[in-house]
Amino acid sequence: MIGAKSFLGLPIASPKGIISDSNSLSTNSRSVGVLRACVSMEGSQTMSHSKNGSIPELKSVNGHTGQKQGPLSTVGNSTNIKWHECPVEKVDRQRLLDQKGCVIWVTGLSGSGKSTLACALNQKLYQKGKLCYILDGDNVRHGLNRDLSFKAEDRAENIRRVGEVAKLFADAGIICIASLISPYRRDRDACRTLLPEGDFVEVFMNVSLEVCEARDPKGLYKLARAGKIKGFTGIDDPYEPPLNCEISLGEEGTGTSPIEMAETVVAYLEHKGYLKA
Ligand SMILES: Nc1ncnc2c1ncn2[C@@H]1O[C@H](COP(=O)(O)OS(=O)(=O)O)[C@@H](OP(=O)(O)O)[C@H]1O
Ligand SMILES: Nc1ncnc2c1ncn2[C@@H]1O[C@H](COP(=O)(O)OP(=O)(O)O)[C@@H](O)[C@H]1O
Repeated sequence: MIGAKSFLGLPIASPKGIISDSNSLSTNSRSVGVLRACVSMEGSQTMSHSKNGSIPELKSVNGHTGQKQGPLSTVGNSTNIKWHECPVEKVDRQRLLDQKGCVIWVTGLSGSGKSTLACALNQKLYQKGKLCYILDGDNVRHGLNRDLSFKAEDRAENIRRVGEVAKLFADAGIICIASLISPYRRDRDACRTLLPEGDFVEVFMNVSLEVCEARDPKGLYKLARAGKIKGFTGIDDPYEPPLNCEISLGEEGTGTSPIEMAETVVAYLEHKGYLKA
């Protein structure tokens, strides 16, 4: 059980102030009661930040009548749907986190160092008190995308889904690091268009096939060369390098250690203002 007072050393805010009961985060009936109380406030009021950004004020929720008005839409196969707005917006979440949500899209061959960079970057940003989440191709294929193979249309669907999830993370105010081979320019560009200008930062792991193949940490290149894996990126499947990415790592004259690479990305984010609200 995690007590409210001990949870990351922070008190937990309730609609009426601070919950100081040490049982309030447990799933016992009392805490469920607290949660129900929050939900049953009829949603007539919500928080808005005061001018100095520190003390939440209450503002009315417009049109909270249970009826969704306005035109209905059709999106793909979803007919008669209507976007529901919430008064707590991205800008409010960003202020809470003191950062700006964005997507760092890391692309490159297998073995080029995508996952290593993603972790090093996550660590660097964590040390600065910034919240990140990594969507790694290998990992996402263990769950959400387990139904997808490596043929071109499945890779495209893999990238599309991860792009949509990354967009949600960015909307949550989080710095989302997506590390996938993402071999097709068109698929990466489609993810870029999901986000506001500047919020999609494409990072190319510019590491040659020779270097990646020499590293071969999982033995996959060896299997591909032996014909035991078909359609392996760089061997008998294409990789299209970016034409206009924000950051290219691994080239001569730039830092080549994972930490130096992560520092390059952090410097970019700092320069572009993503590390403050
Ligand atoms: N045919 C083929 N081609 C490329 N990679 C393969 C293949 N089969 C399995 N793997 C393993 O899958 C990891 C890449 O998954 P991704 O989701 O990033 O690929 S993609 O973006 O859909 O192309 C990749 O991980 P990384 O080495 O981290 O890139 C491999 O471990
Ligand atoms: N900047 C780097 N310099 C040298 N070796 C690296 C670097 N980044 C990663 N590696 C090594 O290369 C291998 C592949 O790295 P990984 O991050 O798994 O690549 P990917 O996710 O692109 O497949 C690992 O053995 C890792 O330790």
